[in-house]
Amino acid sequence: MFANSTDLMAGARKYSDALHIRITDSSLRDGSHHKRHQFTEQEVRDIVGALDGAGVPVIEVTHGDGLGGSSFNYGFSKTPEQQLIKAAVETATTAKIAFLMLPGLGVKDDIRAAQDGGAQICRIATHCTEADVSIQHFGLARELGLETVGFLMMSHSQPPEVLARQARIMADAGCQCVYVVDSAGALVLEQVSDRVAALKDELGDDAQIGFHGHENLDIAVANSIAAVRAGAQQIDGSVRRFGAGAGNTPVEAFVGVCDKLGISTGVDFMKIADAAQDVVRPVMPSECLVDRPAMMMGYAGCYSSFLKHAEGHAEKYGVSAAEILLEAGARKLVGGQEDQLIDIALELKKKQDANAGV
Ligand SMILES: CC[C@H](O)CC(=O)C(=O)O
Ligand SMILES: [Mn+2]
Repeated sequence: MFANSTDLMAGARKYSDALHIRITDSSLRDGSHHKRHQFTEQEVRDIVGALDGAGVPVIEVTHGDGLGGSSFNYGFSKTPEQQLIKAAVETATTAKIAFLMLPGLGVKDDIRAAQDGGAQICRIATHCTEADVSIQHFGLARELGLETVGFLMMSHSQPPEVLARQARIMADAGCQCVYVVDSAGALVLEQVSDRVAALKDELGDDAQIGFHGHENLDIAVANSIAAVRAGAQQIDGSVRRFGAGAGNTPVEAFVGVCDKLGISTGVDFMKIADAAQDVVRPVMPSECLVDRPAMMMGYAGCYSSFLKHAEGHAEKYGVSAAEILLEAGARKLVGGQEDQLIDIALELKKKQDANAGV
């Protein structure tokens, strides 16, 4: 059994009068989906410099699908992710650099390489019913002296008590903070706080709780506040929402809301607002929008990174991307099953042709 999360609370004590939470910016990892994994080293340096200057304490840098994600299936990175991690580490003055890995896509040597490159926080993501595949990776990360975070992806698809049992598996394996991950942007207010509260009841002081939101139903900031009020100590966001699909909780707006509610983040609102406008936006290929397909994805509870695939198949087969996503949500598809979107598109086309008498 590993030490509890007391060491992670050290940073919180200096803000003892106020509720303090730690923000992790994911724009250089979740935003990689939106950028089709085409970050350059200079873009990483620019964004890390701006976020670090604004006081963002943790910055995640990896291929959108985590270490080892650069592939034919998930999209090749323009720049090797280990090179981007090193560039981020060299640029940051106070921020810690985190990386994500999905067991099976990445392997243990990828974790070792990221640690050699100077990353300090290892985030392991599994589908929210498969926490046991993360056990050996948390063990290795702790042996290497890395701080650990666990991601229970697609948390909307399971009730609080199931998530809590999965969180226990991660915590016992050495995970110091388990995240409720709203991959599809499908959770709404109490659905977030109920899940966070269940994890808190289960884990007590054994691990912190985090929340990772997506903006599909336009309430990621409110959901993140609900998470904090239910006891989450770590919150993810992406400056300018730069993330998969509709994007993530916008860090700059979240910091502003926290300031108004007396929740301390250590991030300077004016500086992060400038970073969002002047540094991050120019790197984004387009704004992350709550458009019809993105909203459908949240409504249907469908995986965030499916959006670009669904749009591509919709265009190719002349069917509706929104309908592809609704069907994918109904089938409860998970990350890794992107190929099934093609089947759905073909079935929709068949129906469409039959209706038109083709
Ligand atoms: C494929 C990994 C995924 O993008 C992790 C994540 O950010 C999420 O599930 O929301
Ligand atoms: Mn995400």
